[in-house]
Amino acid sequence: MAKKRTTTLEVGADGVALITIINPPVNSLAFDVLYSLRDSYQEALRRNDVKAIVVTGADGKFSGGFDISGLSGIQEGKNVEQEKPGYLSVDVLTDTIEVGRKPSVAAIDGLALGGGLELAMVCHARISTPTAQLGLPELQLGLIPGFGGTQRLPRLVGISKALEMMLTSKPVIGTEAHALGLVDALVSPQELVSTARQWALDIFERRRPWVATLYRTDKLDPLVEARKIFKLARAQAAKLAQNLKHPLACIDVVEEGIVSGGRAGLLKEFHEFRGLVQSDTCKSLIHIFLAQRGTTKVQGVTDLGLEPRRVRKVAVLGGGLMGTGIATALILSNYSVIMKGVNQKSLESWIGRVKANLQSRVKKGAMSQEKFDKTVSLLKGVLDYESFKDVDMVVEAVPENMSLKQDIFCDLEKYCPPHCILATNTSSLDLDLIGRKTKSQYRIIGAHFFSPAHVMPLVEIVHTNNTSPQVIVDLLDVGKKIRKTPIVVRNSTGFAVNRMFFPYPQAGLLLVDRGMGVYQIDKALTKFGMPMGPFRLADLAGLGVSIATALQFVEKFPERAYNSRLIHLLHEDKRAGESTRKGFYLYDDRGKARPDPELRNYIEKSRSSSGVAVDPKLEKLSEKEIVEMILFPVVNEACRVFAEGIVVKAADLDIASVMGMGFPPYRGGIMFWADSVGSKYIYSRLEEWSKAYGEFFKPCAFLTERAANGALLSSPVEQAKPRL
Ligand SMILES: C[C@H](O)CC(=O)SCCNC(=O)CCNC(=O)[C@H](O)C(C)(C)COP(=O)(O)OP(=O)(O)OC[C@H]1O[C@@H](n2cnc3c(N)ncnc32)[C@H](O)[C@@H]1OP(=O)(O)O
Repeated sequence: MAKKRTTTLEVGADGVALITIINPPVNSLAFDVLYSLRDSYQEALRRNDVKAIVVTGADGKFSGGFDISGLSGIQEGKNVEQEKPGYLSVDVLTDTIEVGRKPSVAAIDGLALGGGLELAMVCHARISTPTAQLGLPELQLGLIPGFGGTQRLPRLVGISKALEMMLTSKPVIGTEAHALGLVDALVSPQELVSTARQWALDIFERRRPWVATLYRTDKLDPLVEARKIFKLARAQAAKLAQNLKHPLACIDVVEEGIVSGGRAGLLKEFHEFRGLVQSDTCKSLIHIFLAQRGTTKVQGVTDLGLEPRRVRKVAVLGGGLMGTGIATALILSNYSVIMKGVNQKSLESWIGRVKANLQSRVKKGAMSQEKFDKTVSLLKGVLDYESFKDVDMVVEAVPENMSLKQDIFCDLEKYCPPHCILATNTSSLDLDLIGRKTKSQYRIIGAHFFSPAHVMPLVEIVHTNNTSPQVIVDLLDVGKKIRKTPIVVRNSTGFAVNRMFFPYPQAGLLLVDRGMGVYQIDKALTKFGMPMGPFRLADLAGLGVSIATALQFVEKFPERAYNSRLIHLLHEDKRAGESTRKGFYLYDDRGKARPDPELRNYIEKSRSSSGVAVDPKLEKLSEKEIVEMILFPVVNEACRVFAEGIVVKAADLDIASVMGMGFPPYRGGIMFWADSVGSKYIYSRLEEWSKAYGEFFKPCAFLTERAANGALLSSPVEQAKPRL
C-alpha cells in the first residue's frame, strides 16, 4: 500500500539507522505515519549496512501518541484499519520491531504519550531527557492503550505503578521514569541521539542485554499478589468513575496478560480497544479534547494575522477572593504583579492571602520553598497609581458596584499607558456601562475568572462591540500562559456559564415547590455525574450569593425566571449554607453534608406561600426524568446563548459547561449531550412541562426550530452576527 513518507531513515557510518517521526505539531501517529514507520523499519531490517536502529521524533518531541483526529475519523467509519485484526499492534510493533532481527532503541525528548510511549516500550531500550513526559493518557479519552501499553508498562514498572499511571492518565517525567525502570538512561537533549546510537550498538554486540519487554517477568508480582492489586484497583475505579466502563476494561486487559501471557493480553487489548473507540464515552471525551483546543480559534479575531503583544507587568485591583486568586495565577506563570490597596493593613492581608494560596502548594509538595520565594518576589503592593505608568494590563476585581467601577476605569485611563489592556473581572455588570465615562472602550475587556481563580481552569474573555481584536488576542495569549482555557464571549447578562446554568438551581427550586424532594434531586444529579446537585451547590456558594445571582436573571428574564421563597426563608433564618453549617443540608466540622429533617418545615412554608399545586407525580419520577427536568431547562438556555451569538460555537458551551460547572466531560458537554439525547425529544418534554408547570420550561425559538427540522442543536447558527 503506497503511503505518504512521514518518517525519515538515515544510516550512519556506525551502522545505526536513525528513524525520525515527522508529523508536526506533536508527531502524532496517524495511520500514514504508522505505515511509514513500518516501511522504514522494514528497510532498516533488510539493509546489510544496518546493524541496529534508533527511533526518535523531530523537533524535540518523540510522539504525542495515536492521532486523535484520526480516532474521530474511525468513529465516523473513515480511516479504518484495513488489515487483519491487531495488525499494527501485533504484526508491526511486536513481530516486526520487538522480535525483529536488529535491536531498537528509543531516543525520547519532549513527550512520549499514548501510542508514542507504546512504540518506545516496544524498543529494546529507552534513553530519555530528564524533563521528557512519558505516560499512557488514553483513559482520559475513554480508551485504553491499544498498541500493547497495557502489557508492556506493567512489565517495565510493575503492576501497581502501571495501573496507577493508566488509571490516572498522569505522565511521569524522565527522572521518575528512570527511577521506575521505564527508561534506561537519562541524558541531555544534545547527547540524546548519540547515546541512543551507542546503546543500540552495545545491544547488537551483546555488551548490553537484548530483551523484548513483552516477555519480561522480573517486575511482575506473583499471581496471588497480582489478584489482590486488581481487586483493589477495581474497587477504586468503580468508586471514582461510577459511570465509566473503560477503567474496568483496562484492568481486565492487564489481568489477562498476567494470567495468560503478553500475547493473549495484546489480543484482548485490541478487541477491547476496538469496542471502546465506538463508545459514547470515547466520542464525548474526544470531542472535549478537540473542543478545548478549539476555543482559541475565533473567526474574525484570531484569523486576522495579529500577534499577541508581550504582557510583562500586570496590576490587580481588589484583594478579595477573586483579586488574590487572579494575582496568584499570574505570579505562578511568572508575570510581575502589583496589587493596589487603600491602606497598608489591607494590602498586607491581601498579600498574605496570596502567600497562603501558594503555601498550600508547598504543603502538598507541589512547590519547592525556593520556587515559593521566587514566585512571591514577583508580587508587590502599592497604595497609589504611581507605578501604573508601565503596566501592560490591569485586572479590576473590586466589588460589583457600577459607579465604583466607572470611577476606577476613569482613573485607569488617566494613569495607565495607552497600550495597557483594561480588564474587569465582573461577573454581572455591563461592560459598556463600566467603560462609558472613558474614551478607552477599545481596550476594555472582561476577564471573568471562576473562584478560586488560581485553581479553576476556565476564564471567560468578554468583549463588547468596541473591544479591539488585538486586545482579545492579547488576553487569549495571557490566558494560555496562565494555563487557563479561555472562552470568548459577547458582553451580555451572565455571559455564557452563569447565564446557561441559572436554570439549574431554579428548576430545582420550582420542582421542590411542586412536590419533588431536595435530596432526591441532588442524588439524581450527582449520579448523572454533576459534582453537586443544585441544593448542595447553593450551600457551597452561600445562599446569599445564590439569591443575588438569581436576582439579575429574575430582573432580566422575568418571564422565565422562578422566584422561589424557599431559599429566602432559609437565608432569613440564618441558614446561609455551608459557611453557617446549615442551609439545605447540615454540616459537620469537616464540611460533610447530611440531610436535615427540619428542612421539610421550610419547604411546606414555601409551598403554601408560592400558592402552586403539589403534583404527586413528581415524587415518583425516575432519576433519569429528574435529571431531564433539571438539565433540559439548562439546554434551553444554552440554546438561547448560542442563538444570540454570545459564544462563537456550540463546542465553546460544552467546554464552558465542563470547566465552569463540572458537567461530566464523558458526556461531552451540555450541547453535545443534548444532541445525543435529540432536539425533538428535548423539545417535546419541555413543551409538555411548560403546559403543566409554566413558562419556565417553554422551549425557545431556536430549540423549537431545530426540533422541527430534526437538526442538531450544535450545528452553526446560519446568520451569525459579525463578532465585532
Ligand atoms: C493506540 C493508542 O494507545 C491510542 C493513543 O495513543 S490515543 C492518544 C494518546 N495521547 C494523548 O492523549 C495525548 C494528547 N495530547 C496532549 O495531552 C497534549 O496535547 C500534549 C501534552 C501532547 C501537548 O500539550 P500542549 O503543549 O498544551 O499543546 P496542545 O494545545 O494540547 O496541543 C498542540 C496541538 O497538538 C495537537 N495534538 C496533541 N496531541 C495530539 C494527538 N495525539 N493527536 C493529534 N493531535 C494532537 C492538538 O490538537 C493541538 O493542535 P492545534 O494546535 O491544532 O490546536
